[in-house]
Amino acid sequence: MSETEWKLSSRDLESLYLQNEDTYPTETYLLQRQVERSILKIEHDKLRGEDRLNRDEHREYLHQSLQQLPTSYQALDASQPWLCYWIVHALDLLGDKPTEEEAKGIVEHLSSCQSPHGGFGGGYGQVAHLATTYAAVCALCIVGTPEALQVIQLDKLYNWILSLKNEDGSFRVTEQGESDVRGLYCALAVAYICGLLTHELVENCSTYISSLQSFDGGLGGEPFNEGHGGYSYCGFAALCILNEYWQATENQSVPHSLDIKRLQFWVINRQLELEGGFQGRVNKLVDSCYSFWQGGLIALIDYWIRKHSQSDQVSFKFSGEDLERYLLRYCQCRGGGFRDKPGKPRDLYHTCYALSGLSVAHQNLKESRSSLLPKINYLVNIRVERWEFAAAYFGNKNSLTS
Ligand SMILES: CC(C)=CCC/C(C)=C/CC/C(C)=C/COP(=O)(O)OP(=O)(O)O
Ligand SMILES: [Zn+2]
Repeated sequence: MSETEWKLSSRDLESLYLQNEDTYPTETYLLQRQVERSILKIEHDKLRGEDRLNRDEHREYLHQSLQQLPTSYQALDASQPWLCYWIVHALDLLGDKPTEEEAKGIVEHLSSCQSPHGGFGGGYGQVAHLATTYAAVCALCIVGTPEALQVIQLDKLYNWILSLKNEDGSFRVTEQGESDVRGLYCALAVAYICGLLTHELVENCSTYISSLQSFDGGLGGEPFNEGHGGYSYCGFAALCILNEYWQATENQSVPHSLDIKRLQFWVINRQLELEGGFQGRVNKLVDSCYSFWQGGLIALIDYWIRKHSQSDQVSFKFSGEDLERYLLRYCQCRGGGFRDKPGKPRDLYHTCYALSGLSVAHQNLKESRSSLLPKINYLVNIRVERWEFAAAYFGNKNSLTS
């Protein structure tokens, strides 16, 4: 029996319901039991290989995906720049890159996603969106050639981003779209990479970010929402970008009212002991993508605290070993790619963020690892070298790389 067939039967589910008659078991509770059984099964049947990164298999999976995507990706048609970014960033972390022909195809395709009014959309003339713009700009920086970087029309990009800004410091993701911290983060991350940060663009942003802190200590997507890893990463990374801008222009830290110690307490408690990976929010399931959203957030908080206390001590407050185990033992798929959790199929999003999380874990591990991955600029999730090249190309002086 394969590990994915180790599902709870309807009889198992029924008995779980009966055992929990007084406290009706939620779907999340049942799914968690399912994951625990999968993990026991992997351990019991020694279904796992060594906890080693199977670089070649991942590379093959990624190159294959560049050539021909499985039909299951049709639903992501509006996210083509994301697909490009997930693939090229994952390859970059593995020390590989697209072939010349693949790179040419990516640059041409992303160029066709650029709106004549600035920003990038999903492809085929779809309206520009801040998230696909972030993905396209990052992917072009990772390809890293001057031909790739010159695709970005900076003046139009700046005016378009500014046109999406709301008075309270948040950003709409499209002209008619919703406003949440993803919009704000993508706007600032793109402006940070391209050297387009201005006073007008950053005004009120830190007040909006501060308004996102939930009673649990994490940041929600909008004011009064529960804390969530994806949004907490976006909010704090954006605050760090603002801080870079303030340091460079005002020679002081960005004013804000976030309780960073409470955010740190919240995020370090999102790593669960049994699996070793991170959950996105309280009482939800561990998922490999939070290895980056939560792991990267911990790294950024650590740098913030170090910087503000003038200490050189790096001490990411999570277990890099446990995280590495979750990713390599339970989420790494045979034939390449990573999955969200045992029992799920591999996909490109989780492959990108599992590898990004593994890079964060490796920065936290003292002893050397055979699978050591290169370091990321945690503010934008591209390799430090790619950031430096782009920053130099765009003449951006506000650089933070470590
Ligand atoms: C740069 C950028 C655009 C970043 C996006 C950040 C990000 C991952 C946000 C999370 C979105 C969200 C509501 C997930 C909850 O899904 P769920 O309820 O299925 O998952 P959960 O149970 O793990 O909370
Ligand atoms: Zn996920």
